[in-house]
Amino acid sequence: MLTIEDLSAGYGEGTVVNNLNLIANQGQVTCLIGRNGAGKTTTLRGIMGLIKSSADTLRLDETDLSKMPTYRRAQSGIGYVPQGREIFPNMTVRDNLRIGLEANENSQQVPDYLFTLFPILKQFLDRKGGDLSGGQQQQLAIARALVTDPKVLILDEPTEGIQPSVIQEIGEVITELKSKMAILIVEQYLEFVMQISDYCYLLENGNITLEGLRNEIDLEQVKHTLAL
Ligand SMILES: Nc1ncnc2c1ncn2[C@@H]1O[C@H](COP(=O)(O)OP(=O)(O)OP(=O)(O)O)[C@@H](O)[C@H]1O
Repeated sequence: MLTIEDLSAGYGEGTVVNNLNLIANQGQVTCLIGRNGAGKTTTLRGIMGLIKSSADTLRLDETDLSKMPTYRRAQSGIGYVPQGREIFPNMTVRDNLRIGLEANENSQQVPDYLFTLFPILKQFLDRKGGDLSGGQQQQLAIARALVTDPKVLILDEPTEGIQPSVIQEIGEVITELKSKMAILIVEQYLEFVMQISDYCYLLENGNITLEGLRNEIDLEQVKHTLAL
């Protein structure tokens, strides 16, 4: 379980995200929804320690992450798939996956189950990352984050720029993974959120303004905020 209390994060002198409280439970998909510029990516960068941030509590199960540098947060069990995927275009699929192993010294080998989840990666192991389609790159980025067997998987807009059939596949993978870990997803594609999430938080101008179970949240308010 990822527990966040009073997280603030920003750039330079200013804060973008203010006193954010969020829990991502094992066995659930938790979604942070918000329109462009709401502060979703900033929240995730704060959780990862990639930008200036502070929190009263930032805990993964019993481990306090709040004072750790980014690499230690990853080693402690966070798998992070950044916006834009950030795979290495000139490296093969195999080597991209091996890079993921370096986030955790206890992991020596890419687990086989990843190739059952993403058969296309097995087929393209020797292909360069940059030669994959956007959807295949997203699958590679997710697989790379999973090689270390994280306790929480964090995904930043996994549907961005991806065709509907692959979005569907990614949704199925996420649903399959949630029994093993907590999953936190940042999204603004509401249909996808409503398909896969268990619990939702709505972010507006760096503040959580609404939260609730997927089936109980006020969808009209969410749509209004997303300007849908
Ligand atoms: N590197 C940066 N330096 C300064 N300000 C930034 C930086 N990155 C983002 N911001 C600002 O922080 C605010 C929130 O941006 P953020 O990327 O977190 O939003 P978002 O909800 O993820 O939006 P999007 O869906 O467009 O990715 C915006 O006003 C943005 O201009």
